[in-house]
Amino acid sequence: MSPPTVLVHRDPTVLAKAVAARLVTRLVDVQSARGTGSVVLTGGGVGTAVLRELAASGAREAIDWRNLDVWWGDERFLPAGHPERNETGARAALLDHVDVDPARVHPMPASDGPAGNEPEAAAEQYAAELRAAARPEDHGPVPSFDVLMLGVGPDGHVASLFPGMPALHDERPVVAVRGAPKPPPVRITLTLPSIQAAKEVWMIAAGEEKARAVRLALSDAGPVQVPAAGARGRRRTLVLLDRAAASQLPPGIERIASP
Ligand SMILES: O=C(O)[C@H](O)[C@@H](O)[C@H](O)[C@H](O)COP(=O)(O)O
Repeated sequence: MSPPTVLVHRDPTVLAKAVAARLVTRLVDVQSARGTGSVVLTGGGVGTAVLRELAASGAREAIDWRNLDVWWGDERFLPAGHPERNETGARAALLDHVDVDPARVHPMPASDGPAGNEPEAAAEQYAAELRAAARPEDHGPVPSFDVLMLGVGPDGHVASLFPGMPALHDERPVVAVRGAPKPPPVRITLTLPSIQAAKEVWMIAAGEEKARAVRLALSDAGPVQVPAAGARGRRRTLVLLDRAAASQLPPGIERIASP
């Protein structure tokens, strides 16, 4: 697992623009090397702002959208099209505006989908979809995603992995979560082993209320107490922050990217 590199941008707007630009560069690099790429999206304020900035950027044309697999790190278990689903937000912010191949967009199942209103069955269905997409060189039950983005909650959660909850002890690639402290209570999430299968993990956070969680994510806290401390990529872990989210870091840990 790759130790984190911390980059600090001036404010949430510059942060979202910079992450969108970074995503273009990264996907162009992997697609030019391999012809295809994969990205895992996150819900939440900053994650969605990044998608909006990407949709607004002329550089988005550089991405070969039809040769991109789009996955989600977690989902709120609600009916299809529900405004609170992470999928709904991502489609409105970006996916409805670019030429993605619908067969390569992989939303997590909805509560009114074919798996029925059973989040455990829905999690298994998503795990099967990931398994089918994994290639021998991935050496595991999920693809080694090129980029996996994560928001960070004030309690240190990432995806729908909340502190102390059983999902953090689960070795299955995707699990159902019941009783999440952030509404809605029923969710589906990748587990830490699936997150750690990604080549690059980018944690993105903005705002003073995230400062403590970010400090703990970079400490030697255990992932059961601070799930963000377990979010690490195989080759690269980036922690992309605005100044407020970086305000409790020990001096010298971060690189100032946009003073
Ligand atoms: O369901 C969700 O909301 C997300 O998947 C969750 O993990 C989110 O990314 C963080 O809670 C940060 O959210 P904000 O950026 O909105 O604070």
